[in-house]
Amino acid sequence: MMTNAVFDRIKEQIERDDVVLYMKGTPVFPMCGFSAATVQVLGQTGVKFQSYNILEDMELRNGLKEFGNWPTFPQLYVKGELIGGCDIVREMYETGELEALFQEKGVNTNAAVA
Ligand SMILES: N[C@@H](CCC(=O)N[C@@H](CS)C(=O)NCC(=O)O)C(=O)O
Repeated sequence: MMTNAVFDRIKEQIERDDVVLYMKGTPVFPMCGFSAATVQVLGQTGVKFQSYNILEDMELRNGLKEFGNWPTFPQLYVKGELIGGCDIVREMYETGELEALFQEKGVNTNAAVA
């Protein structure tokens, strides 16, 4: 059973940083191709993002699936809102929607990876 504690933790995390990536591994050492591809796309946009390695935190891993009703990783949150996983992020980047979203939400795209 999922406790409210993990939901509270997720809410704090997605409110603390404008762009949050829940992934397998870290941006420097991704542990899955989908996470690696998403890090690469975010890097291309120049956006500053916070990441959390869900492989090190089973409670967070399970909590996120329920919180966002999204069963896989990576999961990208922008300003507290779930955008999607690797396929969606990649597609949005290709169509220009991702950068448009960052602009619309006032997210800084001139910074190095956090
Ligand atoms: N189509 C997905 C691919 C991601 C995916 O299939 N992730 C799997 C394997 S890495 C996953 O997170 N499974 C659930 C888990 O490992 O907890 C996307 O666009 O993000």
